[in-house]
Amino acid sequence: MTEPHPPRTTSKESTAIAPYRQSDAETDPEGSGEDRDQDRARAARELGDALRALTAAATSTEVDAATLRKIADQARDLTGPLSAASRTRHTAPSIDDAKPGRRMYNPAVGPGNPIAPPMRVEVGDGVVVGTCTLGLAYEGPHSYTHGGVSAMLIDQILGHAHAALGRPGMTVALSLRYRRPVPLETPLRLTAWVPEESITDRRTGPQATIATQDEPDRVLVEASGVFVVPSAEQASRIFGDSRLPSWQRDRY
Ligand SMILES: CCCCCCCCCCCCCCCC(=O)SCCNC(=O)CCNC(=O)[C@H](O)C(C)(C)COP(=O)(O)OP(=O)(O)OC[C@H]1O[C@@H](n2cnc3c(N)ncnc32)[C@H](O)[C@@H]1OP(=O)(O)O
Repeated sequence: MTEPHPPRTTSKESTAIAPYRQSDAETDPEGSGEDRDQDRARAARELGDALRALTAAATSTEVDAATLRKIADQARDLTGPLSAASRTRHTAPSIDDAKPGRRMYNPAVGPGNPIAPPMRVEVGDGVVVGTCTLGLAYEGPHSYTHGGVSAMLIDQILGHAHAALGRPGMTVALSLRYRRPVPLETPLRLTAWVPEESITDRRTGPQATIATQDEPDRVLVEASGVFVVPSAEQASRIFGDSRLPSWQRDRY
């Protein structure tokens, strides 16, 4: 059976992806220059890292019940101070930043979100590459990645490939083929690209694969998606006119 492969270099099929580096924002939340709250962004990343370590410990521990209950009490005590100032679902995080495209709490790439691995994304010349290593918190079949987690990472990397053409869009269709199990605790490489023939005014059909970094040509998961840039009317209906900051409304 033929393995699906992304273009290795800029090719006729993929030149529409501009070689800009949207990913720096996702992976370097401190940003630079005009960042309005660099220290808070750094602190949010530190908290994300600490909670990821806690989650990793909590999903691999074999300590006794008394210890589990003691830790649960301590963890509950942490929630109060964090909730002293909160946003709602209609308000963007104050440390998100449009200019570098930073989404601090995105569940796939946001360094401040403890459920994000987080995947690092590099936008190259015609190909978008994501890297991450998944721990036991992401386990589906014993010692392998949950299929829904693979789908989330795929959706994200496909979205970056679509967005690299200029305008972020929304997934309207996603299709995955799980060829081989995706191992935990193994550096992974996700690759996405947009075939030129799949591009219309509002829509693209990006494709992606998951492989290990050691064997990038051995495809574990292959996927294709359809991404649509919502019309102004659709964006207004979905996101509203006033509750999100203008930079976020303007992204669609
Ligand atoms: C410079 C920038 C830097 C940015 C730097 C940051 C990067 C940032 C990366 C973010 C990466 C996030 C990646 C996660 C992305 C999500 O997770 S998005 C969340 C999941 N998706 C959703 O919730 C979408 C829900 N769907 C909807 O709300 C509606 O379907 C939409 C999107 C408003 C579209 O409305 P609709 O009425 O369904 O579609 P409609 O307008 O009739 O058709 C639109 C086009 O899509 C086509 N279409 C619709 N459905 C399908 C389908 N199932 N199959 C094929 N085609 C279809 C139609 O044929 C039509 O095509 P055209 O005829 O225009 O060529």
